[in-house]
Amino acid sequence: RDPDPEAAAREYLRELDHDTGVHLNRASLAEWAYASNLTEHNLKRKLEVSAEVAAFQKEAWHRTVHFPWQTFRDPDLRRQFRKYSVLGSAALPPEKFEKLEKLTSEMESIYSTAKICDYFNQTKCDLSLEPDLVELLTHSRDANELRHAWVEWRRASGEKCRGLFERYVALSNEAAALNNFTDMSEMWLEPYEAKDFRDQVRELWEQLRPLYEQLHAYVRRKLQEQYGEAEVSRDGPIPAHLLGEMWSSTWKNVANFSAPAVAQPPPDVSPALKQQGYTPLRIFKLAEEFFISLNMSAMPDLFWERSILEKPADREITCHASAWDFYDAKDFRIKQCTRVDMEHMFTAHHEMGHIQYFLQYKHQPVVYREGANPGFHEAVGDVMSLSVSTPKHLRQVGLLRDEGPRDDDASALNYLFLQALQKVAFLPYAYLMDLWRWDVFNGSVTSDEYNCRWWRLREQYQGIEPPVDRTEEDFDPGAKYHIVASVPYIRYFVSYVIQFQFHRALCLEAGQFDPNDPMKPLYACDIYGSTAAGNKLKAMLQLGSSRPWPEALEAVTGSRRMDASGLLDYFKPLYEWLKAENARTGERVGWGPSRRACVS
Ligand SMILES: C=C(C[SeH])C(=O)N1CCC[C@H]1C(=O)O
Ligand SMILES: [Zn+2]
Repeated sequence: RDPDPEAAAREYLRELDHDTGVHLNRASLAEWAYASNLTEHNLKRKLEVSAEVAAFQKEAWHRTVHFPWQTFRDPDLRRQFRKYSVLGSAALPPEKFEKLEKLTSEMESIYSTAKICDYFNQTKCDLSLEPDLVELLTHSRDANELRHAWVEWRRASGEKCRGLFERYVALSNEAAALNNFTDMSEMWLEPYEAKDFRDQVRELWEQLRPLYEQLHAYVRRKLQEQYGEAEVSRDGPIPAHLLGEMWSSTWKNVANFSAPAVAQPPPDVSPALKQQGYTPLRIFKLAEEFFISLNMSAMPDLFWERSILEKPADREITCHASAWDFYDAKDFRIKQCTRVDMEHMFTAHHEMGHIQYFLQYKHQPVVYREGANPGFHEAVGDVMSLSVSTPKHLRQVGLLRDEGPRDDDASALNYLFLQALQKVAFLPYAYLMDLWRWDVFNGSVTSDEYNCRWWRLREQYQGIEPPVDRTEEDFDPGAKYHIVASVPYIRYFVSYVIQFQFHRALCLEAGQFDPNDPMKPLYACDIYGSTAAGNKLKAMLQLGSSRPWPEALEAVTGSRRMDASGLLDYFKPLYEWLKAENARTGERVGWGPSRRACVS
């Protein structure tokens, strides 16, 4: 019998995977050192290490592509070779590779260190995004102060990155071409392994749009009541600065004056967290406890030793929350400038969801240590939060007092409304973030129309408008972390759809949801303590990206397709209520053209 012709390839791959792990470990450590201390020295070090790793990857790539891997019989061997056959930006000549790294590092540094002046005290100019502007957008009800923060943040961040971003686009497309992609948008879509992926996403949005439009119409009326007709028109787009968040991507901060049942404001445990002396560490311990209750992994000791859970006072860091795999199957960390509030309690669960995924697939070859697709990685923590955020669970952990007789329907409606302000409001934003970038990469949007194209999409999909006129001097997309840090965003749209498919499947598994039992609605389900649910999710997480994502989806939900029915089932009671309420008040569902201009 001839020796297995693929044995040599298998041995080569084992060695390559080991060496790749060693290099990725070094790159992650250098990236962490810079992201957690934004100095010139640490940037230089990071660039040196990533240049070395790129040189290793390019050299290995030349050997990898010499194998006739497309003809291999072993499908798993083929899959690993196929993944290693995409070199990425390391395909650029070294000086261009370094230039690209410098561009994203510089944009990220501008964003992370940007400061603006206080509206009421123009000599106080040390307001940073985290926590100052986040808290201002959360609490202020002064339309002028909100407009000031909105405009000044964009002047201090996005506007300064426009030139850098243009060069980043050109170099990114050069890298994509060297990988035989038409442009970077195609390379970004590679992990979804579906030629019709953009169509799949568009169809999902079409199914979800009616729910979004009902929510938008209702919230617009509530904002008009709060701020008056001068600020908010009756049937036009919603002004972006009034939605309680810098990017108008999640609207939970308008809940306390717009909830359906005003008698009982929707659950906000921020005061309780502070009163009960929660620290960032204790918030993460609470998150860990939820995973352990599902028979999933506790955080390793190293996690608690090396994570950064609070914003340091003595140095500049990238505060945008992130979870890190150091590819040695031992070192996993979170970096988060944690605020002791409800939003960051859920962000802690979100980030710990990434760590849980790292832990569950750490035995896989390095090449498979990623989500089944990037949307899966963003969904894990949010699935936990769908249970943790229920009033029942918040009462169980002592964060919500049992305020005596509760009108269950009213409190249920308020809870669903609060959830919709986060999950439904977010969908068009997540979609347009990459609709805009795909068009920038494929050249259908040129730099002379970056900003006005952005606002056309914001109006078309989200029904929002800027608080002041815009021009092509501005670069508003650059006011968002993922744009300047080159982090794709369609992963979050995918996550917000599949997390409800996962939630529904796990709630059935946990016996917490029964479609035929009105006493067990999906939105009230809490899978806490269900090892059956935990084991089912774990089995999928352990796959990493070793199997095509429809198979991973099927392992938990029984379906191989993303579909909006999980989310639509969850919000059905609210959707019915919104339709009736908007009909009662005669709202125009949808919006007319913006009165704001964008001058190119
Ligand atoms: C928390 C993270 C780190 Se992966 C994040 O960027 N998220 C989580 C939800 C959407 C998106 C954002 O903040 O824009
Ligand atoms: Zn995430």
